[in-house]
Amino acid sequence: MLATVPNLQIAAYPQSAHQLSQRTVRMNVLVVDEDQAMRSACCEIAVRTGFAAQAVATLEAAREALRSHTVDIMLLDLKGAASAGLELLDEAKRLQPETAIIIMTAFATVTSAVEAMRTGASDYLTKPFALDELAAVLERAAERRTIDLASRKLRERLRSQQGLGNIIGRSPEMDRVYRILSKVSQTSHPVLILGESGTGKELIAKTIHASGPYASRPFLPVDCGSLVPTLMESELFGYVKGAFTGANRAKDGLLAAAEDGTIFLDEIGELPLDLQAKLLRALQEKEIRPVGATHRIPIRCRILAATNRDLVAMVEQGRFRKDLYYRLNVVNVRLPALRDRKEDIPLLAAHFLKKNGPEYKKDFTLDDEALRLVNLYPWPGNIRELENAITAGCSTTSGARLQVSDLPSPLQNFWMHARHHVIRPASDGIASDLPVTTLAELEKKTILTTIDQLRGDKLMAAKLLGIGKTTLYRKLKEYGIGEGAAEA
Ligand SMILES: Nc1ncnc2c1ncn2[C@@H]1O[C@H](COP(=O)(O)OP(=O)(O)OP(=O)(O)O)[C@@H](O)[C@H]1O
Repeated sequence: MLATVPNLQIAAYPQSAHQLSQRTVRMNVLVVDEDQAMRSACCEIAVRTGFAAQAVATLEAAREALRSHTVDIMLLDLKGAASAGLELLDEAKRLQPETAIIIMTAFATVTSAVEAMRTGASDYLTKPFALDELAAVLERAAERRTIDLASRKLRERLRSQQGLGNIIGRSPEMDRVYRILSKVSQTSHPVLILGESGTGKELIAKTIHASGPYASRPFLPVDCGSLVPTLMESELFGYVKGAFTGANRAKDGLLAAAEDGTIFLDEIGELPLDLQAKLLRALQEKEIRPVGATHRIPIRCRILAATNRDLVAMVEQGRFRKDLYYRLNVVNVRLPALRDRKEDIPLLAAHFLKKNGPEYKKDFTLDDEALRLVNLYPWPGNIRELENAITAGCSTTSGARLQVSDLPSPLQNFWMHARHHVIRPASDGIASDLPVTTLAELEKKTILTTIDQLRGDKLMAAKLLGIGKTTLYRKLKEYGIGEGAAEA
């Protein structure tokens, strides 16, 4: 029979060495209960489960404790004055918003517990409870808190440095990606990363792996589109000696080699249907059968997959297995196209300019026109295209200030087109740094070119342009061109 609190048979409760070793930093538990026996029982269980514990008898003392040191988990008895207890809960949320609060309550006050959960308690225990129930609730709270702390740290790093590692971007679209990343990094669920080519799917996969608890284990990318199906099968599942001609010795597949690491299945939409079935079985059963083998071997790895294809459409067309889609799509991250987060372009351009600096021993920049061009270009190849364009520019330019003429020809062609075809009135509120030809500029150019072509004959020019002589002179004056200077 399980011992219950306050029946103090706690010596029977086994210490969880595994749980202790998982938590590197000792968390502080604060027990708030009027009942002396209950306080010491809870403290002892907490200590045996690997926490540091402190107990107080009054709400005031609890307040003091919350003000003076970090409380990771608070076990709060709601028995006496439930409303005062709820006030403390409120205050704890203000003083230490991250504290996990577990409510202890007798049956009679279950409604208060429900109320407490509504105001932010994370769990509750109904008295009398079993000792291992208390330990399990504490463990759960500790796990949640560890995840919350890690997610917050990651989010802060992402925010403060314009990215994590090499992920650059501070647009709202990337903020959304970061929020998902900070959550999924701490779990081992499969994640499906969606986005156009060059949007950074592999970079995101590496980041999920590197921010997770198994960062020191291998990250193994597999390009599902680049190998013929038979090679892909032996790459993923391995083979035994003699499985096929040339198999002179057995080889482990990547799924077995990952050992707690991450397999990144890039271009998963390209995986043939028979391999999809085999992969699904491997994920469901957590074991694989190498090619030519009769035995199965267990696998322990996290699966991340990416595609630029529309998997839902592929499922509808029968080209992608629905069950595998659901297995991989436990969480998905959709990466925005670069044209949909234009505010990140200057940051990314600066990042790539800096990245190229050491090789050429130069402090690269873009001149104004080149900067306008990179801001306006639609980047169909996304970040990879931007990176390549800047890298190419750095290798071409003679100085350190890249000009439009240093950039690849699609960009130059786009620029020529933009300059000559985009025309806007000057006063439409569009930022003046857009490479548009304003109507005023176009008009000036037309007037001056016409006068020039007529060798300075303004009367003829006015006739040809369909404007009066006075208007022509007024315009010339506006351009700062006086009598006789129209030839300029
Ligand atoms: N947010 C970012 N910040 C900085 N560099 C990035 C970012 N996203 C992508 N890159 C860089 O752009 C290049 C392309 O990224 P990546 O290979 O991850 O894209 P992808 O979506 O996997 O492409 P594909 O679908 O073609 O495989 C890489 O060099 C990567 O480092």
